Amino acid sequence: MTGLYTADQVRTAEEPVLARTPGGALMQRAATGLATACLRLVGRAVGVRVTLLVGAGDNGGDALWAGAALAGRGAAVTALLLDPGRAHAAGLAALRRAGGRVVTDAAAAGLGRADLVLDGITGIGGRGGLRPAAADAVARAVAGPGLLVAVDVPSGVDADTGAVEGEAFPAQHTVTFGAVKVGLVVGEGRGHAGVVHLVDLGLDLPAPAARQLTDADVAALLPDPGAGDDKYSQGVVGVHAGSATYPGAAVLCTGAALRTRPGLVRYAGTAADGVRAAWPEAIVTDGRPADAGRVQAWVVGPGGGTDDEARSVLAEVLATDLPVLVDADALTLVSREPQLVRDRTAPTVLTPHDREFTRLGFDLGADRVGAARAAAAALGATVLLKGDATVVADADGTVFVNGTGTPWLATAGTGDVLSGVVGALLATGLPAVEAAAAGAHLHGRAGQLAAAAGPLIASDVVAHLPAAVHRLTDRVR
Ligand SMILES: NC(=O)C1=CN([C@@H]2O[C@H](COP(=O)(O)OP(=O)(O)OC[C@H]3O[C@@H](n4cnc5c(N)ncnc54)[C@H](OP(=O)(O)O)[C@@H]3O)[C@@H](O)[C@H]2O)[C@@H](O)CC1
Ligand SMILES: Nc1ncnc2c1ncn2[C@@H]1O[C@H](COP(=O)(O)OP(=O)(O)O)[C@@H](O)[C@H]1O
Ligand SMILES: [K+]
Repeated sequence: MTGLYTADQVRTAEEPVLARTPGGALMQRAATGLATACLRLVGRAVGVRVTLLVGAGDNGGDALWAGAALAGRGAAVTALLLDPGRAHAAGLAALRRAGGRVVTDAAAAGLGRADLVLDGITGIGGRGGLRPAAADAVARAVAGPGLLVAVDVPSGVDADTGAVEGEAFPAQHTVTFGAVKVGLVVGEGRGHAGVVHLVDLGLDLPAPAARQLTDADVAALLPDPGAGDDKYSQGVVGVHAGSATYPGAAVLCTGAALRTRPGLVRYAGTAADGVRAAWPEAIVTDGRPADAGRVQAWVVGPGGGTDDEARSVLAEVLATDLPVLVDADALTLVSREPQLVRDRTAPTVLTPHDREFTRLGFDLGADRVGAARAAAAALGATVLLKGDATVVADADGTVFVNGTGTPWLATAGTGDVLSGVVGALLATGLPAVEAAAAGAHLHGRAGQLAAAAGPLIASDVVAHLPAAVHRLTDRVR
């Protein structure tokens, strides 16, 4: 599990270390880790052309000290000072001692032929988009050939939310200090951070603001069946989705549930013929949920319509004391009658994309974690807000940010697949927030595997779910 932290949490954790270590020691740890990461990325130091973009704060100090270390190893280092009077004095002196060049004119900073560019403009102290001089330097860096490495946080990205208001540094790698900041993995920040590398500063960190699951975490939540298991014991999921005219959502959702946890899946609804034809393993009825037989969790909504019959099915399912995943058309129904969810005591997982989220009556600004958390608290439910970094928030404030997936998942029907995956995990008895977070992780991995073979369609994601489960542990089952 990777903990995700806010800038304030990191500053607070730094205080006792700053108090008990000699001045500048923490920055030395950060800069040494940064220089080491850069050496690993470019492979050598001798002859490598490095340009440092240096702002007025300690983020610039990190860049200057790391630049000094690289210059000491034989790199040709140029520092571009964006606020010359306020550059970190000790870092600047160290760079000069190591033979680095210092310039104040972006045109003279060698960005057109740099091998490596270090963005030390702003870190956790940055506010808003980049100011004009910084934005100009970043544009020159982007136009040049250098590997773009952000120091702590890509400048222009809000470390807490991932919001980008204006220009920001589009890093290929971010070397971050002490803890991974929330804004590096969510919203526009995720796209600007590239690959995130963590330098351990030995901080005593509090409970994280949010979390990200690893493959190993998800594998631990999905134990293999044992000798004592039967088809019922791994959890039976019920699916109510699709329609006779549009059976696709039902077929995808049922298939995803089967491919995630193959014990038993029951389908109830008017797409029964289509589901029977596609998945002979499913137990199918064309009746209502109550006719389906016993289940441990329900998925309701994908392709199910919003008419009176759909409303009555949703109310029937939500009136049970079982975990229920509510998606797609059923979210529209919930937006009209939120008390259907608020009144429940059993867990409910809502899986909106952005438009469905706003239809539910919640504001969606650039702070996706904050928005999902507010919606979950207001509805007393688990909210899975889809996107390139899906956010899962629980009513108690627990948040997971998903780290898997691919933009190729932006294709029709992949949301129906996600519902089936999460529904199957809910039926195993996992807490709703864990089922949702693990389901998003698994769905993303299946998407990545499918995309490796070329542009994917939703059925490909279903087909790759077993391999995704298998790959979580890399063990042969
Ligand atoms: N504490 C420690 O010991 C350690 C700290 N560490 C490092 O310190 C970093 C935090 O340093 P920090 O607090 O000095 O703030 P920082 O991120 O450099 O930014 C502030 C400067 O940016 C400027 N600025 C703001 N917005 C801007 C914009 N949009 N566009 C352009 N400029 C903008 C702002 O200008 P001002 O508003 O003052 O005019 C101010 O000068 C942290 O991320 C980590 O790298 C590590 O070494 C570990 C040990
Ligand atoms: N740009 C993207 N990058 C990664 N994943 C994406 C992207 N766009 C969408 N997705 C994922 O694809 C799925 C789409 O779901 P949804 O919008 O409900 O589709 P549908 O309603 O067609 O089934 C979600 O899991 C979402 O997180
Ligand atoms: K930076």
